[in-house]
Amino acid sequence: MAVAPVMKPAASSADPILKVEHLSMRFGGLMAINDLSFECRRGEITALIGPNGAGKTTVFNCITGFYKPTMGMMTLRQKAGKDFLLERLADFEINKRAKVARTFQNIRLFTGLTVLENLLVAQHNTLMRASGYTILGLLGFPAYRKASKESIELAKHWLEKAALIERADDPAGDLPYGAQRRLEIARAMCTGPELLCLDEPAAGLNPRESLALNTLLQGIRGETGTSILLIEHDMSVVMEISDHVVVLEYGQKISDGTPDFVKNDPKVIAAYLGVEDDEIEEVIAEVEEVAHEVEEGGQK
Ligand SMILES: Nc1ncnc2c1ncn2[C@@H]1O[C@H](COP(=O)(O)OP(=O)(O)OP(=O)(O)O)[C@@H](O)[C@H]1O
Repeated sequence: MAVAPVMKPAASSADPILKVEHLSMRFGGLMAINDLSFECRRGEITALIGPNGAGKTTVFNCITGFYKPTMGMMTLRQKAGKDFLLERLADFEINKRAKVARTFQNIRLFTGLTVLENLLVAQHNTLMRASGYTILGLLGFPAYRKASKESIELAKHWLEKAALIERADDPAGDLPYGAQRRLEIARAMCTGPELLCLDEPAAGLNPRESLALNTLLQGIRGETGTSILLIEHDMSVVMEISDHVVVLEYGQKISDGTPDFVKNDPKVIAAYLGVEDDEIEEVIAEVEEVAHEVEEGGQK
């Protein structure tokens, strides 16, 4: 007997870490995002999906401060209860004060530095604060020595989680592609984010690398409680690791719910097949007919 998918209500989170409300972004005559509202729940993995040009990267760029939205509010509530209105902060403040970290579609590592050095550079701010911003601080302050030791421990912790500890002393540029992606995520985790935004983390990965990525992300969710928001085209990754999926088309939300819910939502199927709204019923009927024929053929 088929088991009905468990559907969670999409927008009734008791503890959202991020609330996006009525977000719009206009580029000249193009409305890239149009009155978009959704939430990311604390400690969960939320995926933002949609066909090419749907506006996913633009939403990311608004959340992380690369773009100032034309309209709308984005409220990040930290664990301790402090709220940050992201649209009012500069990108470095979103990172430093609101504790939102991000990775990019194209990898941005310091390729000439070692894997370990990349993780230590990410903790530069913490180390500088501990030094009191003086040379004497660097040389003598116990606070700096303690922070320096802690930074190395944290870097080692994330190298282990990302399955990179064996490569700690190799130049980051020498790592295979999938390992560089995990290093970027480990580097972001060294900054202690409350929300980690990942732009297509599985792009270009082979199945083995994709599995290692899933393990890392599920470990982050399970062990640190860091909330994750990701854009992803690879549906196997989205369906396997997401708790919650938001689907965009032409800058608007067309579906919002559990992976099982959105996977079976006629509007999502139609968007990915590229059909008009009034053809949805027809397409669903055709899809069901084909599925039925395949099932009957298998039983013969
Ligand atoms: N800086 C910009 N200036 C003008 N138009 C832009 C800019 N950035 C994005 N756009 C346009 O906004 C729309 C949404 O683009 P966006 O990159 O956000 O979509 P996407 O869903 O991330 O697409 P993809 O999956 O292909 O990466 C597109 O029509 C794009 O051309």
